[in-house]
Amino acid sequence: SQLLSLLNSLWQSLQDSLTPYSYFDVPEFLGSASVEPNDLYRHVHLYLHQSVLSSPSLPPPRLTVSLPRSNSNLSSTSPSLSLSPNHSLDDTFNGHHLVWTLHADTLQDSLEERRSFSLRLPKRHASTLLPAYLAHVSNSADSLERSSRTRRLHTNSQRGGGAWMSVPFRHPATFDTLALDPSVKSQLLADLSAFSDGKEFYHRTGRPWKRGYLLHGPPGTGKSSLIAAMANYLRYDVYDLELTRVTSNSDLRELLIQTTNRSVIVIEDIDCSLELTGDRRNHQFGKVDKNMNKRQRVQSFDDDSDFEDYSRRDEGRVTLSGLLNFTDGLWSCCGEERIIVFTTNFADGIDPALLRAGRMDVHVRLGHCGAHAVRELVERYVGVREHHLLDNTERYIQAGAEMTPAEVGEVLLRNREVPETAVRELVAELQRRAGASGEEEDEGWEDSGAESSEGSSEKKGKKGKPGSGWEGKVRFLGRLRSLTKSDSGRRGV
Ligand SMILES: Nc1ncnc2c1ncn2[C@@H]1O[C@H](COP(=O)(O)OP(=O)(O)OP(=O)(O)O)[C@@H](O)[C@H]1O
Ligand SMILES: [Mg+2]
Repeated sequence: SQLLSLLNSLWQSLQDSLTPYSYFDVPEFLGSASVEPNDLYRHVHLYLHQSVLSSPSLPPPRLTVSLPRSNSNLSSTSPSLSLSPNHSLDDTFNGHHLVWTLHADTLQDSLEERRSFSLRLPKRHASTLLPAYLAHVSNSADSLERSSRTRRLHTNSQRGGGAWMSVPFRHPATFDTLALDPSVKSQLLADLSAFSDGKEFYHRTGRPWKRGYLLHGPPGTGKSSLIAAMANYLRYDVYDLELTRVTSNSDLRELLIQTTNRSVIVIEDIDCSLELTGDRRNHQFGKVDKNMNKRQRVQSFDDDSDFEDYSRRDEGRVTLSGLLNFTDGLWSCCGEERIIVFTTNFADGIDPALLRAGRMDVHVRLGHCGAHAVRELVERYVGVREHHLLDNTERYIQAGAEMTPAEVGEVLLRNREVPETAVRELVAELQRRAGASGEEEDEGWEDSGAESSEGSSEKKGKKGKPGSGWEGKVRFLGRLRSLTKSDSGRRGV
């Protein structure tokens, strides 16, 4: 047997020196105990799975067909194809012919099976070809993994606890279903793509790989839908953080640390969720700065009881500085590829500290429907592209008719069986609101004056109206609330 093994190894060396190929093994497990999974093996497995499916040439004569467990992390429930043991699959890269073979060896005296892929490359080009080809394999596998993973919607569950609970995220909103101003849509898409492809940029510039969005606008203008569309576009998980359920800054930190990479962290209605007493007070008196040490803080209050009162209030609650520490401070770099989205109905009710550049990088105002959005919604809901009545929408909108996309959608939805009625009813409603707004011109409602994403930009600077029905009331009450909050702090509320 010694002679046989000697001859065998000589034969191997002879073969190795004569063959024009190099071979590279990719075992399934690493280490002497073979327990540590090899990520490259998983990448090759996924890459070959994709290649088998997309290959225009004939597949290898034998393939393995399997159905992932229903509770697995992959969203697909269709059978998957993979290479069978001791069979090969051809690939080409940069004009070179490469061959993958799957080996399965059963260990002696055991039922255990060791699997590995081997890659055959032309020997002369191996040193240059291998790194580029493996990077290509890993990137393809990575994007396949991203696109086939079931995404989840997480929310913080118990009051005071630092735990998330989650359900599969299957929101149907996409950028195709949202009626947005085309330029806003294209800017948003470009921004999101640049962000998700920006790994190298963020590392080079030493910035944490995160981006902050502030979405503001009246109720029903599509803020939540836009978040869902963003998450669907990037294929990120969503963490919907209910701040009112978080009792302290440390709970907040604990929750945020648990969020995974490639996720959108959402804090809706930020102006209603955050109690800013401590910080408001600081702004109001100009005495306490978050960079002051405790001694300076004590000195800045008139007496000790004042300071104790201030500290106690901060202890058991989430504060603005706690939130800023996470969006901006040292903690912001735990994890990568995260988008933080704040929504509010009133951008001017938010503390300027939250809005400064670097915290909220992009501000998007979602306004009432412009003529373009109305047409888009009509076409999507009832399939009417052109109608002579629709030519009047622009005129009514300019005369002050305000309808949110949610309201337009509601009118169209209840008449969707009869498109003609849907269009008539919608245009009549716009006409009614244009007329009503003319009568109410003197009421003194000041719009926030922010630039509009759709249609209402032409009304910038002119007096707005409280709108009609519930929407106007909600806006008006909200406006009152934000005024009371910012002018006199909580004491005034
Ligand atoms: N731009 C839009 N295009 C298409 N549909 C829209 C648009 N905006 C809103 N909608 C529809 O209106 C409904 C309400 O929208 P959404 O919940 O996103 O509004 P919101 O701005 O988050 O409101 P709120 O401030 O009350 O949370 C959804 O059913 C959505 O489908
Ligand atoms: Mg919403």
